[in-house]
Order: sequence, then structure tokens, then C-alpha cells
Amino acid sequence: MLKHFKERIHFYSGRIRDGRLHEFIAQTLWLYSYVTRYKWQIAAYTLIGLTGTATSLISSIISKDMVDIITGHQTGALVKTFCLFIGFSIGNIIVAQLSSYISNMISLRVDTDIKADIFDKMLVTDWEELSNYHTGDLMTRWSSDASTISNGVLNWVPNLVIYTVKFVSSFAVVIYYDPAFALVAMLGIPVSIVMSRSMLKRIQDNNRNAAQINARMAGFNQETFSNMQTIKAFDLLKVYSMRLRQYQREYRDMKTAYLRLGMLTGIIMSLVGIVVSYSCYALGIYRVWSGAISYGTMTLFLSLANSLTGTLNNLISLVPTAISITTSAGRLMDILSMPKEDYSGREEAAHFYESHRRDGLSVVLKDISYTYHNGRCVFDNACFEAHPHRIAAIVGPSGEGKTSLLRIILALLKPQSGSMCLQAGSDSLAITPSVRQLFSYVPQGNTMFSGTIAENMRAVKPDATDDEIEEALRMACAWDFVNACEDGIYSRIGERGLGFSEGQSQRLSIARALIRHSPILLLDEATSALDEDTENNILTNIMQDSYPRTCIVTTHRPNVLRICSCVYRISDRKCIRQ
Ligand SMILES: Nc1ncnc2c1ncn2[C@@H]1O[C@H](COP(=O)(O)OP(=O)(O)OP(=O)(O)O)[C@@H](O)[C@H]1O
Repeated sequence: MLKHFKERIHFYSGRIRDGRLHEFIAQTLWLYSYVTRYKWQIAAYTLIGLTGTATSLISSIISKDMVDIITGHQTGALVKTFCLFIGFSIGNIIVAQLSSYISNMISLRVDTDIKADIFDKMLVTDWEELSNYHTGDLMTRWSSDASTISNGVLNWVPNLVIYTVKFVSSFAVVIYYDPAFALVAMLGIPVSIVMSRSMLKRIQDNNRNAAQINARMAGFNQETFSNMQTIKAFDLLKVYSMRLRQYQREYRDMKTAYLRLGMLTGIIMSLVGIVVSYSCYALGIYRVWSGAISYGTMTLFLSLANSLTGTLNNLISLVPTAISITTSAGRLMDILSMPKEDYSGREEAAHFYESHRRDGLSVVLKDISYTYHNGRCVFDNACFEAHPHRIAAIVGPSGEGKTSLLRIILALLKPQSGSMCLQAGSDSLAITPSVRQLFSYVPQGNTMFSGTIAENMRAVKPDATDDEIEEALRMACAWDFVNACEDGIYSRIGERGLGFSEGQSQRLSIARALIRHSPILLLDEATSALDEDTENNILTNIMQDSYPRTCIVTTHRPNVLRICSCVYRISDRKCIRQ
């Protein structure tokens, strides 16, 4: 006994040392915050479950009385008891259906609420940290892990209460009528406990493996469907088809091993259940034969014996459920515990802009140094400036840091040292995520959303009129081809600009950036697919616009440089003004 106790202590202290118990506690505490948030829903859920338990228990007792009246063991009004029995049976059905409806409604609300909450938290997570995860992995965590959590938060505590009450009340009724019977009904408990203990570790491993394989599969599917053109162009159909099968095989193998174990456990548990049922039958028949109990009591025992074994198994199954919920909580906590962006200065930024709307804002970076998490240092004490009514160009060889500089200006990347601010006269405001509302950004690649052209424009300026949209499209040299479309600005754009050429999509992206009327416009090789004349016209339009806009472009094209007021070359981790 003492040896066993010492082993247990050693086991748990080992877990504390390797951090698993600590992790489990942290995950449980995290989940607890959701439990307290939905305490009323959880209470309603529990109450519904308890009502079901009470009605089914009362039905069993009434059915006992009815059998006893019929067999002459008990005197009483048969018709009244029969009516009660029918009434409770119907009540049982109604309570079951109603509780299923209400619990589904609550579950739906809590599920959408928790998902929206987690979604919002993911949106404000530090961009660089978040970009370490594949989007497929993020989507799996958000959809399936968040579902596991919402289900768990809503069901686990009520189920614990309901099953415990059900077990204890059934047990109390059995003990009241015949304590010996209660002992026999409990025969299966030791086996259930031993079986579930052996399953726990495997369930934990299975949960972890399944989550990893699902994430990989989601990533693979997402990349396959969004890169169909490349896959076909390289004639990779067979390769991708085989790759999918490989992932499926891994998933199947893992699932099969788990199912086999489940089947074995199921067989053993069922055999134990049969032994317990037959023992209960045998004891019941013997007690009726010896006159110790009535037929009615025997029917009551038999129905309660099944309910006791079932409820106990349900109670035991709450342990693996808890493991799967905490595993999901851990996977979401990985994301949610990452640093968050600080948006507390939004109002100050809006006010700063309002005060200097007429003259525009300059961008000033002083002695900034930035190294990516993987150790790649892109800037070391670099300086950069851009001013209203001017276009500042950033040039340099591929991979030198042009896009990284725009990400720094956008506060997507946070320099390890140096300062960066927006300046207007002698006023300045530090660049933080709160300031991002003052930027418009056209990144590399096609970034149009599926929907109409007007919807894309109104995504960044919801109150934009048709005339404003036309004006922005004209400025981006996109009006001619949009006007030529049958539905004009209400023409549909497919996923990632499908239906329009690369150059047309670039012009639509620029129009979308212009319509927002942000004081700072960032264009990352946004005119690379255009012919020189169109590129020239767009940049000249931006320069000649009366709106005081500070424009920063990255480019490899000499044509752009001729229009720009100043040029910075990125070289050797510095920005050198030319
Ligand atoms: N998310 C990232 N994590 C780690 N390193 C990165 C990341 N993004 C870019 N880098 C590295 O930073 C360097 C600068 O990349 P960046 O995209 O800024 O170059 P660029 O000058 O815009 O190139 P291009 O002209 O080809 O677009 C590259 O060497 C790249 O490997």
C-alpha cells in the first residue's frame, strides 16, 4: 500500500516536473473562464437533464407499482396507476424532446459565441507569430478545437452533475428495496475502471495525432484547391492524388488502431454487462421465488441495474472527454497566448489625423533594426522618410527587405530598436497597430475578394457612392475596362481576381486603396504587371491628386523612379537615400 502511494507521488511529481500537470491546470483554468461566462446556460442545461432523470426514475417506480397491483402484491387503484404510468411516459417523451430542442438552441448559441470570441482574439494576435502557423492548421484549431471546447464547456459540468445524481438516486432506490441487489448491480465497476484506465493514455495520444493529421490535411486541401492552376500546369495531378491518399492512409491507420482498441474494450464491457444483467436476473428470480421481493420490485431492479451500469460508464467516459477538451484548449491556448497587438491608441490616432488632415502626414523611421524570428537580420540602424504629395520609392535586389520595410511601417513587424512615427509639423505620433487605420496597402499578388467590384470598394469604405467608386477607378486607370463590362461596377470578380487579368486586378486593388482616402498609401510592386504608360498614368494621377497623400512604393522598374520624388535603395541592411 505504502509502496503504491510512493509510486503515485513519484508519478505526479514527475508530471509536475515535466510541466504536464501544470499545463493541465492552466488549460482547466482557461476553460473555467468560459464556464463562468456561460454559467446560466450551463445551469439551464443541468436543470433540463435533472428533470429527465427525475421523470424516468418516477416512471420506473410507477411501473413497479403497476406490476405489483396486476400480480396482486399490492392493493391500489390500477386505473389511476396506469394513467399515471402513461402520463409519466408521455411526460418523459415530451421532456426528452423539449430538452433536446432547448439544449441544441443553447449549444448553438454558445458554440457561435465561443468561436466568434476566439476568432476575434486570433485577429489581434501578433502577425509574425501567427504567420509561423499554416493557415490550414489555424483553421482546424479555430473550427474543430473551438467546437470541442464549446461542446465541452456546455456539456461536461452538467453531465457530471446529471450522471452523478442519476447514479446516486438509482443506487439509493435499489438500496432502499434490497441492499444485496445493489451489490450485484455494482459487479461491473472494477472492470469498467480498469478498462478506462488503459484507454486513457491511448485516447490522449489519439487526440494529439488526430489533431496533427487533420491540420496537415486541411493545409494540404487548402493549398491544392487554391493552386489548381499550378498543379495542372505542372501535370502534378497524380502526385497530388497520391499525396492525398498518403495522408488518408496515415489517418486511417491511426483511426483503425484506435477503433480496434475501442472494439476490444466494447466487447469486454458488454460481456461484463451481460454477466451483471444475468446475475441481476438470477438474483431477482431467486428473490421473487423466495418471496423476498415482488414482481414489480424485480422489474424496477432490472431497469435500474441497466441504468446504473450505463450511468457509471457515462461517468467514466467523462474522463477521456475532459482529456480531449483540455487537449483542444491547449491547442487554442498556443495561439491565444501569443502576444496581442495593442489597439488602445485608435482614438488618439484618429484625432491626430483630424488635426492634420489638411497638410497630410509624414512617415519617419529612425535607426530601426529588425531581425525575423528565424534570425534573418533585414535592417540594422536604418532610416527612412516619406512626405505628403510625394512618392518615395524603395528599390533594391530581391530578398533585400523592401516588403519587410512596408511591414514595419504598417506595424505588422515590430523593430527591436529605433523609433518610427507619423509627423505633421512639430507634432508626432508613434506608429503602432492603432495607426494602421491611416494606411492603405496594396500588397504583392492578387488580393481582390470574391464579389462585385463595388463590394470590393465598399469593403474598405462602406458608404462609398457609385460616383466615388468611378472616380477611384478612373484614377487607377481601371474605369475603361470596368465600364466596358456589361454590369459595370456591379460586375463579379471570382476568387483571387478570377475573370480579370493580373494587370486589371492590380488596378482594381489600387482603386480600392485610393477610395479609402488614407493619408498614407503603400504600394508593394503594385504596378508590376502594367505596361509603362498605364503605370505612368496611375502614378501621375496619384501625384496630381489634391488630397495630401504620402505614397511609398517598392519597385524594380526604372520607369517608376522617374516619377518619384525620392528613392531609397536597400542595401546591406540600410536604407540609402539616392
Ligand atoms: N516571415 C518571414 N520570416 C522570416 N524571414 C523572412 C520572412 N519574410 C521575409 N523574410 C526574409 O527577409 C528577407 C527580406 O524579404 P522581403 O520580402 O522583405 O524582400 P524583398 O526585398 O521585398 O524581396 P522581393 O523584391 O523579392 O519582393 C528575405 O531574405 C526573406 O528570406
